[in-house]
Amino acid sequence: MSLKIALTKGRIEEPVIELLTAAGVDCEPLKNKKRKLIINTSDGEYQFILAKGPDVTTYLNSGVVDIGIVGSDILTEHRNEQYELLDLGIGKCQFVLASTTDFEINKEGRRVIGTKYPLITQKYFESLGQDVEVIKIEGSVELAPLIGLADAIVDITETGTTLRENNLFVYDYLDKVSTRFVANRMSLKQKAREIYSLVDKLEKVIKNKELIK
Ligand SMILES: Nc1ncnc2c1ncn2[C@@H]1O[C@H](COP(=O)(O)OP(=O)(O)OP(=O)(O)O)[C@@H](O)[C@H]1O
Ligand SMILES: O=P(O)(O)OC[C@H]1O[C@H](OP(=O)(O)OP(=O)(O)O)[C@H](O)[C@@H]1O
Repeated sequence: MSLKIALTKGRIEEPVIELLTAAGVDCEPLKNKKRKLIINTSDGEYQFILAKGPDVTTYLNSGVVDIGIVGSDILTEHRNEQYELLDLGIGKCQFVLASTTDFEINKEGRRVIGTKYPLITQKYFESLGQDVEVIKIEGSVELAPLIGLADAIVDITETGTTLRENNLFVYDYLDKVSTRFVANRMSLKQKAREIYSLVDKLEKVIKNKELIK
């Protein structure tokens, strides 16, 4: 029985493939996939499904895949009832509250916050005891305070380049983010041997990487 793995498309794809290759998974078909979305390894051990992060959680929760490889940002924002087995230590970034120089974090009045992550943003401001209006934005979130749509943004940053180049400043640091290896609850019972065998191999690779650092 092959393991079905939903892998988040985009920036974490390459480092995940590197990690899986180091763990002994035959990733050649994945590297040569072109526009294919379902890729089987030649040994028949794994089937990879390439999807957007939020859809990875949908597939996991519905049980159509055994494993999801997805950012903790997505797991926090979307419903996730499955088992997080590993932190892969890649796709590292952090949530921040950012805005232009004139933003005041504790000002009176209801502020407008732009974000791709409305739930995380709402919870953050609730924890501060502040009532804000949250506007969902799909991308280039940094635009929101610059063009007058929002007073500030909650977004992820890695190098800080996007914030810097758009003259935005960090007003607070929220949760750190990294890529997680998550298993569907049923699969963990039905395919325990296959899943834990892959987890063991990945764990060794991650530990070695940390030792080399
Ligand atoms: N700047 C970043 N640095 C490191 N990891 C990031 C960064 N931005 C996002 N990530 C992580 O990578 C995952 C995938 O992000 P990616 O930008 O590839 O997809 P996306 O958010 O769907 O954007 P797009 O619509 O541009 O494809 C995110 O869920 C997050 O965990
Ligand atoms: O700190 P940095 O290294 O500059 O990275 C931060 C940027 O990366 C992400 O955007 P992404 O590239 O996914 O584009 P998008 O906002 O259009 O989705 C994030 O939303 C920031 O805009």
